[in-house]
Amino acid sequence: MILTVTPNPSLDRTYEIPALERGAVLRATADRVDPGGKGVNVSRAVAAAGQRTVAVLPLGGPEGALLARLLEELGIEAAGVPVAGSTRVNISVAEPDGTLTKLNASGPELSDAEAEAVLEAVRTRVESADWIACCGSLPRGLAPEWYAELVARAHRAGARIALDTSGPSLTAALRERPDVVKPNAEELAQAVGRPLATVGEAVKAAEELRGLGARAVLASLGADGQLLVDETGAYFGTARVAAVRSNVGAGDASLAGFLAAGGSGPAALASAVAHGAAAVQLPGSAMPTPADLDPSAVVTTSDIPLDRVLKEPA
Ligand SMILES: O=P(O)(O)OC[C@@]1(O)O[C@H](CO)[C@@H](O)[C@@H]1O
Repeated sequence: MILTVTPNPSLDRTYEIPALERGAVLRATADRVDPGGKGVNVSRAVAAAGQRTVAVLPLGGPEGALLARLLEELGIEAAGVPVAGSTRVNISVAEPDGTLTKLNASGPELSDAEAEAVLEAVRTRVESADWIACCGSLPRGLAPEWYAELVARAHRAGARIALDTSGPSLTAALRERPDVVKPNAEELAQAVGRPLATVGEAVKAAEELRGLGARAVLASLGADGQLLVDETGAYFGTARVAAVRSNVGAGDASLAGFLAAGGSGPAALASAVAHGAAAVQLPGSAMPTPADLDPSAVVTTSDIPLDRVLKEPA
C-alpha cells in the first residue's frame, strides 16, 4: 500500500479562457474541479495504476467536504483529519496555446493539535505502508521541521519515505535521510543555492542533496527529462511527447509511477518518465491510467548527456 500525506490539500479549479487579459472580466469556455494537492494527486495516480493507496489529509469547511466526496467518487480511501479552517481552492487558468497560470491559496492555519492529529493518522497506518509519500507545501501553523519529524517517526516505525517539498522544509528533512526526494529543476537549484544550466549541473546538485542526507534523488527536469541519482549511480530518462496540454500534477504522476514500480532503480525511473509524459498530455491535473502510458516512447540510460543545455534552465 502507498500512503500519501498532503498537509495542505486543495480543490483544483481549472478555467479555460480564450486569452488572459489583466483587469478584464473574462468568461470561461469550460471549467472543471479536481481533488488536488500533491499527495492527493499521487494517490489518484497510484489508484489509476491499480494499486492500493490511502490519502492522509486535513479536511475543513464545505471545500473539505467536496474534496472528500470527489475522492470517494474516485474510489480513493481518504483518512481525513477534521480541521477548523477551510480547505483551500487553487485556481488554474488555461489558454488555448497551452499557457497555464496558477494561483495557489495559502490554505487554513493548522493548530498544534491538528498538526499532531495528521501525524497520528500516519502513525496508525504506517505498518501497512510500503511507501509513505509526503508531498506539497506546508500550511500555516506547521514549522519547517514538520516533514523532518514525520520522516523520523516513519523511519522509526520501519517505513520508507518519499518526500516532495521545497525550501526550508526540504532542507530540514534531509537530515532525517528520506529514502527519495523529488525536486523539480527549480527546487533543485534553490536547494543548492545556484542556477542549473546543464544536465551535468543537475546531476552535481542531486549528488549534493545525497551528501546532505537524501538516499536517492528523483529530479524532474521538465521537457528535458528526469534524473535518478542513488547509491548505485546516476540514470537519465526521457520520453517522446506529442503535445503538452497541462503540466499540473505531472510531477505527482511521475512520483506515483516511480513508487508503483518499486521506488528504486532504472525500471522505476522508466515508470516515472512514462507517467510524467502521459500526464502532460492529459487536461488539467488528470492522472494517467495504464491505457494512457506508452513505455515504448521512454528511453533510460546511465550514459548521461552531461553537457546538454537545459531547455528550461533553473
Ligand atoms: O502549494 P503546493 O502544495 O506546493 O502545490 C499545490 C498544487 O499546485 O500542487 C498540485 C500539482 O502538483 C496541485 O494539485 C495543487 O494545486
